[in-house]
This record gives sequence, C-alpha cells and structure tokens, in this order.
Amino acid sequence: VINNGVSKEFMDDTLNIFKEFHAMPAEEKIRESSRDPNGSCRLYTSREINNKDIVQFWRDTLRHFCPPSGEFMDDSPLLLAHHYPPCPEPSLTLGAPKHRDPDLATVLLQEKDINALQVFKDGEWIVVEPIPYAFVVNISLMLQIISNGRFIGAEHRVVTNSGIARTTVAYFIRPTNEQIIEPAKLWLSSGARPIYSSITFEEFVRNFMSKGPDIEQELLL
Ligand SMILES: O=C(O)CCC(=O)C(=O)O
Ligand SMILES: [Fe+2]
Repeated sequence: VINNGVSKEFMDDTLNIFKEFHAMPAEEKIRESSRDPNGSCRLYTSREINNKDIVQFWRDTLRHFCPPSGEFMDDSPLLLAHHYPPCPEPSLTLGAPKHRDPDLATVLLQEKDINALQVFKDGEWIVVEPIPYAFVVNISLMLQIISNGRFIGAEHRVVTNSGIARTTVAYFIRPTNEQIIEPAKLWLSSGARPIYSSITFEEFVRNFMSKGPDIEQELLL
C-alpha cells in the first residue's frame, strides 16, 4: 500500500528505533524485555520456536502489545519488531518458515533494498520486493475463516542472506481473547453454508502455537 498517509520520517524513525534496540548488547536487551508471556513487552529468539524441520531459524523478535488507544489490554493488536542478522549459511536457515499469520490481517513495514520476504503463489515462491515507504498487507487466517474461504490467507516465508541485517515491523490486527471467530453473516446471506465452525480467539492462538499454521483445516465442517 503506497500513499498510506504515514510520514516517511515516522517510518524511518520506527525502523531506526528497533534497529537501535536490536543492536544493543544482549545483557541490556534482556533487561529491557520481559520473559513473562503475559508481560507487555517480550524479546524472543528463533531458538524458542518449536522447530520440527531440519532448517534452523535465524531471527530475534521484540513483541509488544500495541492497541491504537495506547492503553494496555490483555490481548489486542500486537507489534513484532523482527531482526534478521546476516547469516553465514543462508542455505541452512530461514528467517521465518512457511506460514500464514494467526490474525485478521498483518501490516508490514520492510526495509528498502533487501529482498527476503517471499509469498507462495501458484506453486512457487515469489519475492515481495520492498517498495520504499509502502506497507505490505497480508490477508491472514482469521480473514479466511470470517470470509468463509472467500479470501485465502497468504502463505509466506522469510529467507536470510550472508551480507546485510534486515529489520521489519509487523503489526498484527487481532481481537481480544474472548471474541468468537466464525464465518460472518454477511458472507452467508446468499444462503451459502458456513464451511468453518466457531472458535474463540484465545483457543485459535493456542492451537496455532501448538499445532502449527494449518489449523483452519480442523475447523472445516
Ligand atoms: O519480517 C518479515 O518480512 C515477515 C514477518 C512475518 O511473516 C510475521 O511476522 O509473521
Ligand atoms: Fe507472517
């Protein structure tokens, strides 16, 4: 999305502040972040991801709840500031494995000139080349369910490179835990039958974390 109304200065400042954060010594970063999964701010590395694949993940992420009101709520829009350091063996690592995002839609700010995000379309991986000061917007799993399969969550992954570090900021549009995710009446008004059953957002996230990104299959009626 270009001409999005967000100033270039604000986008530069945002990326720079997260670059500064990730460039701090590990001891300082740990002091600034919480390992409490319910804390408002948490730093984790790709090592913590339950990885059943041969490939290793190569990423640090700062997680921060980020409601538009500025008020902290238990579960709400989430901001992930990812940092992918240069990797000496890019063929053995991924910044992020193939997945679809567990939210409604994700708004991503990526750095210029680094091709690392790829989307899986028609059986092949296509590079999502960064357009300066544009946001990439992913359709995610919840929108697939709410639209009764009309929109399909975008499968994507991140590759690494040996030369240059990459920082991205991903804003996950998410409801609160108790909200119900199900095909919206709007999509069913023409008499179509729902193809997915209902689930709370809390359970949806729990399933995503424990079972991986194909969880909507289990909701198929
Ligand atoms: O850093 C990127 O380019 C993508 C990150 C991503 O896919 C995610 O946060 O779900
Ligand atoms: Fe993603």
